[in-house]
Order: sequence, then C-alpha cells, then structure tokens
Amino acid sequence: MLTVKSIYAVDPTTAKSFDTAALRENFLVESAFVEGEIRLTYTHYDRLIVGGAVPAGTDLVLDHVDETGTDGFLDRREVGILNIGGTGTVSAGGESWSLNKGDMLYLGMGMGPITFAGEGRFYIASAPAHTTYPATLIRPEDAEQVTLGAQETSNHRSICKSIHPDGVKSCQLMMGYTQLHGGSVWNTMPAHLHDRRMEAYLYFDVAEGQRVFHFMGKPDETRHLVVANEQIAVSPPWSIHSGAGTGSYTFCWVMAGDNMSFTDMDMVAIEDLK
Ligand SMILES: O=C(O)C(=O)C[C@H](O)C(=O)CO
Ligand SMILES: [Zn+2]
Repeated sequence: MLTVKSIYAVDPTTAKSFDTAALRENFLVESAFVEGEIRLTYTHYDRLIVGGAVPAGTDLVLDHVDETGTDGFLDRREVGILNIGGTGTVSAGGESWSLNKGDMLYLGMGMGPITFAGEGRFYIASAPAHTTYPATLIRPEDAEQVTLGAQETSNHRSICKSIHPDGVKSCQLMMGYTQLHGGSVWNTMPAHLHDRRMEAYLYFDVAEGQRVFHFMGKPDETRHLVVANEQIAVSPPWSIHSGAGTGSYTFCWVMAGDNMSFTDMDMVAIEDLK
C-alpha cells in the first residue's frame, strides 16, 4: 500500500501565527513507518519527498507516484534510503543490496521501480535529478565523520556524511546522520540557517516515553515541535533546526536546494535566539 501526502511551503510571517496543531500539521510528519506500507510526504520545499517503507516480510514496490507527474518515481528523481530497522533488501535496476541498520543506499535517476523486502525500516528521501549518478551502498564506516561539540555543553556528537560532493555523489541530495555521544542531548546547537537549502530531520532510536524537543522558526521567533520516535521534522529554508532530547536519540538529516556545500551555514549565536 502506498500513500502520499503533500505539504505546501509556508512563509515565516504566516508560520509565526500557528498554534501547536498547525505547526505539527505543516512541519512534522508523524506517521511514516507503518508495517506493510510505503508512506510518503511530498514537500513543496525544493520538492523533497520524505517517507518510510516497512515491508515487514512482504515485498513493497515504489514505482508510480501521481504527485511527481512521471510514469516512474525515479524517472526524474534520485533517492537516498537509510535502513533504521533490521536487515532488509532493496532492489532496483536488476541489482539487489542487503542493508543492515545504519546502511544507506543511493539510487540515481532512471533506476526504475524500487522493491523493499525483509525486516528493514527504510527511510526514503528523494529530490528531483537531472542526470544519473551510480547506485552506491554506503556502510557507516565508509561515511565521512566529523565530531562536534563537547560534553560540557551537552552537544558532543558525531556527524556521519554519506551522500555529499566528497563522498557518494548526487545531483542535489545531501544526506547523513548524527549520533549524540553519551549524556549529550543537543543537536545543531549553536543553531544555523541556510536559506539556500531546505532540510528534514528524521529522529530515530528515541526510546518509548522519551521525546525530542525540535526547535524551528526564525532565530528571533522560535517555536518547538515535540517529536516522537521515527517522526520527521521538515525545516523550511528560513528556519533553524535544532533539538534537545529527554533521552538518547539519533537523527538523519537530508538537504536539497541551490548548493551542496555542507559548511554553507549562517550560524546563529545562542544569545541571539528568542
Ligand atoms: O548536529 C548537527 O550539528 C547536525 O547534524 C547538523 C545537520 O547536519 C545540519 O543541519 C546540516 O545543515
Ligand atoms: Zn542545517
């Protein structure tokens, strides 16, 4: 079963007036990982599509999606797939890859239908593409690691970059994940913006009963979303994106937009946040 929901771009002035329900409706994907289903959200921010595929022992095929206006999903798109569950298989273009938890797969434009199988919980992030880059499986040890923050400021974390210009190449997708070190709760603090690229954060490995407070909004007009395990916060280009967990968690970040420079960020000083 395939379901696709659309969310439209919201400007910062409108977002300022949103109550909790409207913030969640517009910026949080609450239910993407459901057994036996593919659930996608078509965001009108850089036309990034995010979602989940949970085959739970059956085969799930991602092919035609009305919202893209193409015969096949990958006709004019590329996709990054991160497995956040048990071992599963992804097949496309006559090839198959076995993905353990933490493995990521890049599939380029024109690969045809994608089949998900096994015990995986597959996070899907897709952006429009103009050419084909090779399909590549990226194990965590292949990704570029950057360690940031410190224990004293509760933001000690390792950023694992998987799909990016110096690693596995893509047309516009940049994707990886960030792991907090023991006792640290803050991601992306100090916060930043990049009006040139939108971003989405999938929070996972959040224990039952725990939550991540995800901060969004313009730096002087912040709001928060209370995020549970396997929910996706969609960050408009004008918004900060940063979170603090009540327990440990990991998150997968994905960006699309005008440039592919990870370090192109406008940093926001903590004392300027409101
Ligand atoms: O913890 C962090 O800092 C991040 O993971 C930052 C994200 O990768 C990001 O927002 C990149 O623009
Ligand atoms: Zn960012």
